Amino acid sequence: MANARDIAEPVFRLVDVTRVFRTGKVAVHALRGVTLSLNEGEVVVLLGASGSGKSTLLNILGGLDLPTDGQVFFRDRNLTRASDGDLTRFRREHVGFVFQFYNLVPSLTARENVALVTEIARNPMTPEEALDMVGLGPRMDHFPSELSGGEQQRVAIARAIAKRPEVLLCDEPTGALDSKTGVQVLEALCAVNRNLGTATVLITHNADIQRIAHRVVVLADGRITRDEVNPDRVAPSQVSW
Ligand SMILES: Nc1ncnc2c1ncn2[C@@H]1O[C@H](COP(=O)(O)OP(=O)(O)OP(=O)(O)O)[C@@H](O)[C@H]1O
Repeated sequence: MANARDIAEPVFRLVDVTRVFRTGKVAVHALRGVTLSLNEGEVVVLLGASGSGKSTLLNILGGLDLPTDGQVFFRDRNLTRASDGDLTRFRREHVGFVFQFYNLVPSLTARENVALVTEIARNPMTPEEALDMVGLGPRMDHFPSELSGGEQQRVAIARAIAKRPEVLLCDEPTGALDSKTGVQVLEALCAVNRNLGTATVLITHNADIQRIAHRVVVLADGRITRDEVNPDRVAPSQVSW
């Protein structure tokens, strides 16, 4: 019997995407013909050696960059043909980003950092709801300097999801964290995926983290070398590095 995820709608479709960076006479082929679909509600872990094209792929999904060739669809919208203004609207309305470094405003509390987004979004949750979802309800009046690295990253996740984006794109969200705090960040990401159904793409260098994914995609030298459903998904608490 097909399970719900087998028949889920694709959120993103990439068709034969290439990205070439040209600096003077040097051309770097960061992506070489990537074809990939990402489905609603999926947690996808993206693995690959340094320089294999992971961030380039994430930037293209998030409308921060465009392919040199190939097509990128978000639902039925062709992002490859979008104007700068369309891409800005696409990012604002549909995409949450989480990076390795949290980029919080140091003079604002956790609640105020999240409110920066909720004040301008169309149908946001409250900062309190977003911070509760990542387990930071009791710390919402603390300043970033009063929070651990993992807690600051969870504020950044609350800020990214408060506008209820359909996709959450995370570039090494646990890269600066030890295993124990990193697991708490992964738990926050999984809670968001469970509660909001947010399709989540997570870049990591820690191979063990792939065990929390619904699907694992591996890049090598700009090409996909593996794209597989994970049959034995585990909770973040089972993972360590
Ligand atoms: N703006 C740019 N200009 C020139 N080359 C670039 C640019 N961005 C990325 N590249 C090159 O494209 C290739 C892929 O880079 P990318 O950052 O996507 O890899 P990655 O898998 O995310 O690496 P890492 O794990 O080290 O972050 C690399 O060779 C990189 O040097």
